[in-house]
Amino acid sequence: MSSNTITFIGAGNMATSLIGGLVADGYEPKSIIASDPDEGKLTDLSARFGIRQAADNRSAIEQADVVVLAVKPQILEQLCAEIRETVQQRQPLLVSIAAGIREADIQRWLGGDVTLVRTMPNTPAMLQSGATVLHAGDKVSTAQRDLAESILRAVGLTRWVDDEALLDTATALSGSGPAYFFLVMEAMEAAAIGNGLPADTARLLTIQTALGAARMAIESSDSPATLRQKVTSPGGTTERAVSILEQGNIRNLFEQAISGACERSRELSNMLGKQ
Ligand SMILES: NC(=O)C1=CN([C@@H]2O[C@H](COP(=O)(O)OP(=O)(O)OC[C@H]3O[C@@H](n4cnc5c(N)ncnc54)[C@H](O)[C@@H]3O)[C@@H](O)[C@H]2O)C=CC1
Ligand SMILES: O=C(O)[C@@H]1CCC=N1
Repeated sequence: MSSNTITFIGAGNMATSLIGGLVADGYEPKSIIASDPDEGKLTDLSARFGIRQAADNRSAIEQADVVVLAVKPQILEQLCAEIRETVQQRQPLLVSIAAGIREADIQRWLGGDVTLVRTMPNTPAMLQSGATVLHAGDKVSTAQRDLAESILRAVGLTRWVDDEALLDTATALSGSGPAYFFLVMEAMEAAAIGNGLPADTARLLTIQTALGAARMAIESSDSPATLRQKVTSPGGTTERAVSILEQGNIRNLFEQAISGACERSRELSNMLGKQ
């Protein structure tokens, strides 16, 4: 993988996380190129990670073996019109990270017959703790699948899905998921401050507890439900707290939230991908 030049079109939050994770994993910074109309972001990325900046999207693609499409879904069609000719000439492996934009639409916008892997990463990729779901159509060779996977595996866990529609669910679960945990942290921290803890202590205890719980969940053979039961002494404090959360219907709220995010991903597909 190390000899491949990877170009990022769009140097925003998610591209920064992926680049940071790749460089931390030992990927040669000079084999990574970023292109973005915001020159400040490019300068910042070069200074932080030693990667190369491109003058424009086309020249960035002309040097690339792999092109990561890392712009907002709303501007992907316009971007594809701009890069279509260069992509058709160069024929790099394309990796889209855009939420909700179907392969068929990207193919149409780029003039067809391009090699594309759709993925849904998440921002913990920055710390090589990402979770990425990938989908490839029939025309993508095993070697190209392996290449796409090797890039995302450098920044965390990878899983393939055969059904492209399941990317909507992955987007709602792991793509957006870090935000749900941050929201829970915000709420726990505020409640602890409300109950008298100094703000810095409340924040540290919240974050360390989240980290410890996540590590236990990943390293233990017990399920999250069993791990929760092991914290919950009969008649104790956890039982009271968990019962209040259950009465507030926390499970139903998560069901609604994740279904809502899935629905939004499908809406983006239908709204932005319409012919
Ligand atoms: N932020 C996240 O947690 C995740 C985001 N994604 C997907 O990643 C993509 C990017 O999202 P973010 O990084 O959050 O957005 P962002 O807004 O931080 O980054 C997008 C970047 O694209 C640049 N850009 C705009 N027009 C451009 C053009 N014509 N050519 C090149 N670059 C251009 C912008 O200047 C900006 O730096 C989206 O499609 C999103 O669905 C996927 C997984 C997680
Ligand atoms: O909120 C979004 O639309 C993007 C996709 C997953 C995470 N951020």
